[in-house]
Amino acid sequence: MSLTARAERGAVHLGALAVGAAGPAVVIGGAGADARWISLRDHHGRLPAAGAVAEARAQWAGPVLVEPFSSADLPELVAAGADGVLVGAAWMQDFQLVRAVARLGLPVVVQRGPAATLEEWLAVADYCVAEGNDQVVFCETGSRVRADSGEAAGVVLDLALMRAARERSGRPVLACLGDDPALAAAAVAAGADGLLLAPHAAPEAVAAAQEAARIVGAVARREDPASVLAARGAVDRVDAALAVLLERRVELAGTIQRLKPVGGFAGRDMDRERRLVAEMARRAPTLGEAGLAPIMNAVIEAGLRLAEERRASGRG
Ligand SMILES: O=C(O)C(=O)C[C@]1(C(=O)O)C=C[C@@H](O)C=C1
Repeated sequence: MSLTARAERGAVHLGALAVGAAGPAVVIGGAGADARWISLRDHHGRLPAAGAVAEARAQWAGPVLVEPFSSADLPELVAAGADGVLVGAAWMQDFQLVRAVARLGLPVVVQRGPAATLEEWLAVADYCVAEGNDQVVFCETGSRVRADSGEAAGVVLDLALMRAARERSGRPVLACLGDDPALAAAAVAAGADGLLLAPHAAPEAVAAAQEAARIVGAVARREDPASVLAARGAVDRVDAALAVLLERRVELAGTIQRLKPVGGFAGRDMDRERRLVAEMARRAPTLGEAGLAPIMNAVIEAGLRLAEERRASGRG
């Protein structure tokens, strides 16, 4: 199976933010994210929906998602200018709520209940479609697991299930990471179209999730941009991944120079360089050996120059 999953239904738009299809992986969470969200459930219904959205709007012009506490919150959401509604994991099988949410006409993000099967999860989208709303995103929130003793041992994100939801439905999928971005790279590699962090995730957590999405997404997601701006964004993500790899490569090449009997330009091995270019051409057939040779020559020479400078200054 290809690393780049196929999206059939296209992106779902949260305001101006496209989630899924051939776009980049997005991050939804706290300050610094591509979109923000408010959980009225966290406030047990004591936070009025309109006021909460207005407060978010006052600080942030981008997309705002809202998780209602109950259907009583729904009428206010459209008027208050929410860009999407999140059906929380605990509410996933409240079909009256799901249908009422779908009728708002806003995009619906459906979290998987901790015990819900793939079929049950996918069925929620059918309820939305039956109400005339096809703008559905699935969000994997994890399954509750128990230790051998039977005690609750925590929640485990099921990335295989998330991937299956994407492939079966053709709809965008998110991975819910809470406060901890540690699984951001794994989720994007598994096909997540976006990462949902806690509404008040620390800016460092948001930045770490965005960096992981950018670097892993550059390799795992094939983007299909339709404008110069979007294509430049995609190029920037690929360049970010290239920069990480170039930095790592230059360090490794420097290690080789220190370990070789004769390092630096004096110990250059043109046969090894030709072989590595030929090997790279298998993965970069469009460039081919002829296109890669000058690029790799520049990369290798930059590494050798750096190694010689470091040696001369006693730093390597
Ligand atoms: O493999 C080596 O012998 C190296 O010194 C590393 C390296 C490289 O950067 O890949 C650099 C110079 C050689 O001509 C060949 C390859």
